[in-house]
Amino acid sequence: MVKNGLCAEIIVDLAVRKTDRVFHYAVPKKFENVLQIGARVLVPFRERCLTGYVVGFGAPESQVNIREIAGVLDEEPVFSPELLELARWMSESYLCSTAEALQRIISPRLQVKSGRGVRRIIPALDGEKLEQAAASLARAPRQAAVLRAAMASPGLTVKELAAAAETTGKTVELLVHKGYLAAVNNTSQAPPGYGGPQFTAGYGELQLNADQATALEQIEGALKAGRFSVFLLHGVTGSGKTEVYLRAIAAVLQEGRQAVALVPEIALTPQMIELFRARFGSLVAVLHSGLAGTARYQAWRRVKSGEAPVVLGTRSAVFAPAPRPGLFIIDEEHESSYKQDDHLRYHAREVALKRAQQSGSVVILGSATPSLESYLRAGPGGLYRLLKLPVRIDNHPLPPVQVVDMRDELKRGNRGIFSVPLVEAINRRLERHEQVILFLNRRGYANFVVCRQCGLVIKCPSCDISLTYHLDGTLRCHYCNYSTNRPVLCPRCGSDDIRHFGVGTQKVEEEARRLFPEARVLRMDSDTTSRRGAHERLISSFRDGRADILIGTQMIAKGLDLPKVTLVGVINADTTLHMPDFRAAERTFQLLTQVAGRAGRGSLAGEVQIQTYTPDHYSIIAAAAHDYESFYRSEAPVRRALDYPPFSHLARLLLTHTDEETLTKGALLAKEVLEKIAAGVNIPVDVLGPAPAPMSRIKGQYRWQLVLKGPRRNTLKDVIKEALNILDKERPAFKPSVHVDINPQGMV
Ligand SMILES: Nc1ncnc2c1ncn2[C@@H]1O[C@H](COP(=O)(O)OP(=O)(O)OP(=O)(O)O)[C@@H](O)[C@H]1O
Ligand SMILES: [Zn+2]
Ligand SMILES: [Zn+2]
Repeated sequence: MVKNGLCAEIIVDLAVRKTDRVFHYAVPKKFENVLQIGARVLVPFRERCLTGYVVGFGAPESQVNIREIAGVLDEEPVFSPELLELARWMSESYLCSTAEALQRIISPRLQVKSGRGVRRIIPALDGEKLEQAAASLARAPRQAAVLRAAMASPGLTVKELAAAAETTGKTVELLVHKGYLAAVNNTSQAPPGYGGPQFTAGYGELQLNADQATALEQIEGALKAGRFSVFLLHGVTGSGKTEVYLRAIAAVLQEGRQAVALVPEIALTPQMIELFRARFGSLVAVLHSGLAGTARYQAWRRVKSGEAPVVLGTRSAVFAPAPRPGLFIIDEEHESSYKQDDHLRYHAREVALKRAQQSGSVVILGSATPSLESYLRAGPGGLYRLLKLPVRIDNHPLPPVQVVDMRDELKRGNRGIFSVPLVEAINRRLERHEQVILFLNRRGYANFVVCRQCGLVIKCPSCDISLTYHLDGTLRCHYCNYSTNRPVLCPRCGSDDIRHFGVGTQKVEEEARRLFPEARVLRMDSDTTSRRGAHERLISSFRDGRADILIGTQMIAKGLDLPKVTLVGVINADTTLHMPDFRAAERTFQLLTQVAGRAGRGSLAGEVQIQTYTPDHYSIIAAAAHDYESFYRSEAPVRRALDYPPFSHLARLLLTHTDEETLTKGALLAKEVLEKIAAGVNIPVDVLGPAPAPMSRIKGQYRWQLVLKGPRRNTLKDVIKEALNILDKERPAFKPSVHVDINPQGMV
C-alpha cells in the first residue's frame, strides 16, 4: 500500500491557520501494509502527540527532520477522497483549516456527547489499536495507564477509571476528546435495533395528486440521468411535500444509490422518524448531534457500509459517509438553523449542493417559503428547476387570516396584550371545545422602540435596518454604527407614546389565565422545555386534548400537524419585522406563513389572527394572503437597491475581548487593514462598522463587528484572508479574537 521510500502526507489536527498544510511523516515498516489514505494516525508534533489525517503519499522536499508515524487509528479509511475534497472546499469557502473541516466531517466518531445519567467510559477503538495507542503514549504514562485500565474494565465512570489508573478525571476526558475512549450514557447504551420491515415498494392506499405526480416525474427523470441537478419544491403548507421526498428516495434506491434527507432540528420529531421507518424500515439511519456515543457511531457505520442507504438527520447529517449518494433533500430549506453559527460556520444547504455536484446527485430543496437565494436561482436563467405544489392535499383551503391593527386597539383604550377580536375568537373556540395556539416571537436582542400611535420604528438611513436601543439613550445601527438620540416625540406623528417593545411568554400566559379563567393553558418555551423529553410531553398532552390553549415561541411554528387546532393567534408580528437584520421582512413572512400553516389542517375549518402595529407592511399583507410570489416581488427590489443578498454577499467579522477599550482599538485597526486591502482589489468591497454586535456582551466578553459587503464572495474571502494574515503579524498589538462568518444567517 505504501510505495517504497514515500512518506505519508498528513494534515495535523491542530486548528491553527499556520499549521494548515501537509506535513510529511515516515511510515514505519510495521504500518506499511495497513496504512491507507483516509485513515487517522497518531504523530509526534513538536512536543506533543497529535491526531493526523492521511491525505496521500509523496516525497518530501527534504529528508531532514522527518519523524515517524507513532500509531495507526483506523485500518480502513474514515474519509473518502470526495470528503477530503469537500474538506478542502470548506476550508476555502468558510475560512477554516482543513483539519477543522475534516474533524467536522467525521465527527460522529470523534466527538462523544455527554448526556444526563451516568457517563461510562468504554474504548472507542478495538483492542489492538488501543494497545498501539498506549504504546505510542510512552511519554504520557498516565494516559497510557488510563487506556490500559479502560481495556481491562470497560464501563467504569470517569471517577472510577481515573482512580484505577491513579490519575485525575482530566486525563480521562483528554483521551475521550482525542477519540481513544468514548463516553456512553448508562441509559442509552443499547444501539438502536436493526429489526423492522425491509423496504418494499408499497405505498398503502396513498395516491399522488396531479401536482405531486408531475413533480415526482421530473425528479425521477433527473435521478435516472444521474447528473447533478437541483429542484426547488415550492409547496404550500400541507401540500404533501414529504410524500414526494419519500417517493424520490424510493427511486434513488432503485438506482443503487443512497439518499440523505435533512430536516431542521425542531422538525426531527418521533413522528417524522416513524414516517421514514414505516416506509424504509431498517434501511433508515437517523443521524443527529443529540445521539450518544455508541448509538451515533453505529448509525454512522451503517451508513458508511451501505447497510443503511436512507439517512434522515439534522444539519450535520449532510456529512453522512454514504458511499454513493444520489439524492440530497433539504426540507424547509429556508431555515436558518441549517447554518452552523459557531466554530465552523458552514451552511448545510451549500455543503449539500457541493456534495451533489461532486457525486452527480439530485438535490431537492423543499419549502412553503423559499429563501430569496433559492427562489432567485429557480427563476429565469437560474440553475434550479422550480416545482410547485400550489394547493393543500384534498384541496383543503388555507385558513383565512385576519390582520388586527393594534393601533386601533390603543385608540379604543385597550392597552393590553390581547386585542378585542382575538379575545372573541378565543372565546368562540373555548365554547366549541376546539384548540388554540398563541404564538409570540421572542428574541432576546429585539431591542427596539416603536411609536404605539403610528407604528413607526426608526431605521438606519443607509442600511435600512431597525436601530437598536442602547442603555445610554441612543439608537444605533449595528451594521454601520450610525447613532442618534432616542426621540422624545415621534418624528412621524408627533406622539410621545414611544415605547420599548417586547413581551414574554410568561406575561402572555398570566394574561390568558386572567382573561380565560376556565381554560386549560400550556406554555412552551425554553424555560418549560429545558428538561429532556419535555417538548414531546407538552405536545402530546396538547394533542390528546388535555389543554385548550398552547402558548409558545418559534418552536411551535412548524412541523406540527394538530387537527383540533382551529385558531392560531400571533401576539406580536412586529418583533421579527423589526429585528435589526436585513432579512427581517423575509423572516417575518416565513414565520407568519408557517404559523398560519398550523391552523385548519384537519376537517375543521381554521382561522388565523395576526396582531401588529404595522398592518400595511408587505410581509404581513402577503403572509395574510398566503402569497409567496407577491412577497418576493416586494422584497427582491428592496434587497437589490441596498445591495443585500441574494444580490450580493456579506461577511461578518465578530471581534471579542474582555476589555472594551482593547476591543474597540483592535476593531478600528481591523477596519483600517480591511479598507486598505479592499482599496487594492478591482471588485468593490464595502467595509461597514465597526459597531457593537446586537448582543454587545456575552459572558464577560465584549463583542463588536465589522460587516463586509460586495458582489463577489471570493473577493470578500480573499480580502478577509489577507487582513487576518496581516493582523496575525500585528500581534500582540492586535488582541481581540476574530470569528469570521461568510454569509451569516443572523448577527446576534
Ligand atoms: N397524495 C396524497 N393523498 C392523501 N394524503 C396525502 C397525500 N400526500 C400527502 N398526504 C397527507 O397530507 C398531509 C400533509 O402532508 P405533508 O405533511 O407532507 O405536507 P407538507 O407539504 O410537508 O406541509 P408542511 O410544509 O406544512 O410541513 C399528511 O398527513 C400526508 O400524509
Ligand atoms: Zn408615531
Ligand atoms: Zn447603518
